[in-house]
Amino acid sequence: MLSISRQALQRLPLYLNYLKSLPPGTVNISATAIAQALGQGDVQVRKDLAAVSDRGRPKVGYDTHGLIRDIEEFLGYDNVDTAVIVGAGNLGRALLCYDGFSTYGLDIVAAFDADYTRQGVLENGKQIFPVSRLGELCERMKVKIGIITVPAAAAQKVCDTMIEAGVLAVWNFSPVRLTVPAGVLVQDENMAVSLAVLSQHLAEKLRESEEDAV
Ligand SMILES: NC(=O)c1ccc[n+]([C@@H]2O[C@H](COP(=O)([O-])OP(=O)(O)OC[C@H]3O[C@@H](n4cnc5c(N)ncnc54)[C@H](O)[C@@H]3O)[C@@H](O)[C@H]2O)c1
Repeated sequence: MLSISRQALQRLPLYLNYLKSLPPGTVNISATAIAQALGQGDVQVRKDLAAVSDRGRPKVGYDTHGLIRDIEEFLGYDNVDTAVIVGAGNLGRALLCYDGFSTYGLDIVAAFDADYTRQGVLENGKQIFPVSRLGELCERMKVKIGIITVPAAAAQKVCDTMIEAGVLAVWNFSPVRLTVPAGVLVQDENMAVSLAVLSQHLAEKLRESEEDAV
């Protein structure tokens, strides 16, 4: 297997979604067909798939189910990673209540919050603990992924506590650039970035239609 770039890694879930949406009788699929369906470059898709699967056969393509398995294995969807959330407010609770993460091999085992009125057990059985127990429970449950959904001012301290307790990857929803030691990965999630692209597109289209009207 070849090494894979971050961009290629981000494209793999798109391929996987497409492959899973194919009719059940689709025994084989070519990289070209995937590229066309997703509006991607043929060469790029071919290279991405070759990095994660050696099932490609000339003129036949890939065995569809085998390719799905190889991509899932590469992405780690076949073994479950446990995670915790800190900040059980609007966003934290929404993530905690979302069942779909299990498809991606992510199990959010618990949440933590500083506000005692937010603590307790949700309808789906997930528990929200006092944040004072964050370090102890992360260590005990050997949690390696931490999800941060606290206000900006609290994010760095929460991150430090997670890392002290053994967390190696942080999914950060707060609008803060976190400082972490080498070996810890921070993945920032920012809806503002996507919104900026949407509103830029909208502004352009409106400008064009105004110019056409003149
Ligand atoms: N990434 C995105 O696109 C995106 C979208 C929406 C919100 N956000 C961010 O997510 C965060 C949460 O937003 P929200 O709307 O859910 O806010 P919220 O106020 O509803 O929830 C925040 C929760 O964090 C808790 N909290 C505060 N300090 C804490 C601490 N030190 N330890 C533990 N818990 C603590 C609060 O008690 C509260 O329950 C904010 O930083 C917000 O900017 C990001």
